[in-house]
Amino acid sequence: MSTLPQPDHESFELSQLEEPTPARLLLQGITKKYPGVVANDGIDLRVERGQIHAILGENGAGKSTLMKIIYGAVAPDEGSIAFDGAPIAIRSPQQARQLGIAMVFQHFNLFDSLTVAENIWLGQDKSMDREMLGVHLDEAAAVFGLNIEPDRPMHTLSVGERQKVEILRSLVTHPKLLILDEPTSVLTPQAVQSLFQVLKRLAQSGCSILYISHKLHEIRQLCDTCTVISQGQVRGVVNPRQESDASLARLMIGAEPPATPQRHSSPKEVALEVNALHLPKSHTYGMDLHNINLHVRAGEVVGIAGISGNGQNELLQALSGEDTRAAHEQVVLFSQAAGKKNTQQRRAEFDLHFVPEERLGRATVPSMSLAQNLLLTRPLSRGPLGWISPRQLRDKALHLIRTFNVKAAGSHAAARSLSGGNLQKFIMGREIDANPKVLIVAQPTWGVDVGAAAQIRTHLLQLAEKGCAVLIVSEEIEELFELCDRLYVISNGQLSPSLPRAQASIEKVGLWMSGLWEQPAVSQSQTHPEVATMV
Ligand SMILES: Nc1ncnc2c1ncn2[C@@H]1O[C@H](COP(=O)(O)OP(=O)(O)OP(=O)(O)O)[C@@H](O)[C@H]1O
Repeated sequence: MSTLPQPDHESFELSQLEEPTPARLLLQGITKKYPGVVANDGIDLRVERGQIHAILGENGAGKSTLMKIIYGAVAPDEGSIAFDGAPIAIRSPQQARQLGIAMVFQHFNLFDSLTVAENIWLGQDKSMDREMLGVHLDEAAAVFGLNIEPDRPMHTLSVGERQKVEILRSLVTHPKLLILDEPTSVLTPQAVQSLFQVLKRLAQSGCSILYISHKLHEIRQLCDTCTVISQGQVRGVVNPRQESDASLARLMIGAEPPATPQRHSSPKEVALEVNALHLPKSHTYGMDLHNINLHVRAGEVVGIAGISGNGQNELLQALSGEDTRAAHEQVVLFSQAAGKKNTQQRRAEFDLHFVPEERLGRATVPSMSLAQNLLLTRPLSRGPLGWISPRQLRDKALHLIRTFNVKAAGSHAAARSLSGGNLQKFIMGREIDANPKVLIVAQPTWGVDVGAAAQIRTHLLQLAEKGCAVLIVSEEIEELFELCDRLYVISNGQLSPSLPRAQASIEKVGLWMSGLWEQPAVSQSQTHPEVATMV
């Protein structure tokens, strides 16, 4: 017997009869409870044909859960769904796809060992053969302006490129309802604009779009209706173009996000230095690094801007110690050669902490609890026989949950049970709380709501005030501008000269992202050009 609630045919039929054109999607009273949390609490939602409808809400508000219910990946405890006027219980993603519903998930669902084309084919109705898929793929790639080789193995792709594969996978199905759960979190501004053009064209052809994002300017640019959710309940349905950031934030988090504090930078000794680093790519689709020179001083926040896939992964691996192929003196930490030291040694000897861009699988073990996930990077003290105290782990996890406002059932909650933004807050909290001397972060505010993003930025600036050297790799230029004292730009495996924030503009950084920077004049301040400004 089905455990799903049965749709209430009578009330749906009555309400639909009154409508000349039924809604594409109508949800009534959707409720989903997990142990200790009501993720959706009686949600009503109406999406018209050809409408681009935003879903906005704080981290853990219940947005992804609701989308998974529509896609048949999660069964609701209560409530009913009507699609194109017909009441229906969507019991599986396969059934959803047959109805014409496609979904781009926040956490990628891709197989690392398969190619791009194989991954896309796996998600399709098997009546579409590989050849047809190739044609659709080329079509969609051309429309979207994606140039990802279909034969590339997934593990060679950056997160930005993976995001594009997820989007492409949905577009090839020509859906009637397309659900996008934070699709632009790791796309460049240019890729976002191409995506928006595609989405607007799709909507004009009658496809309805449900669009989840924390980026208010994107919602305003793309959507004319926005349902705001908080703590599993609908707080309002508004036209986002008629709302200010402050009024949307008030609906969503009950307050306006704090402004990022002003900081007076007082950089000290060089903490991290990379000298003439050349590294050949480690796999066919990687990027060779050419003559990379960079440095970050204690107390400084330095950013690396660039379109993903231009060598960021390779550079981050060489800096964090995941890749130890560099010569010893090519990576220097506090004046000591460290290129051959691995991640653990760099953490233990130099207090270097690293937040990679993949939250699940690399920054955390999805099946392990939050408390256990602390052990990945935090050397919590052990007893005389080497035992780790579960109480100490639990207390530390609870401390992070409280300090960083992580919405989780407790320290025992598995990492994969957290909403995307809450997991990001936990990971950032784990590394910031370690009080590192060097912190290297990829995409620090990926998927977090406006309030949490402001909180994370404030913590990063406070760390720098305490003397930490902070290096941020991000595709979000605005974020880099807000946080950083200096910027580098990475393009095609090469790093630009250092650019003080005061001399940076969006246009200049955009130009540099294509590799078009002027070569600096050779001078005594060649490796540390800002020294001249400091003295
Ligand atoms: N499989 C699960 N097991 C236990 N709890 C879960 C599970 N999935 C979601 N939750 C909980 O349900 C709540 C809503 O999560 P959901 O992922 O829907 O939030 P969200 O609004 O999408 O957040 P974010 O903006 O961070 O992605 C959270 O408290 C989350 O921890």
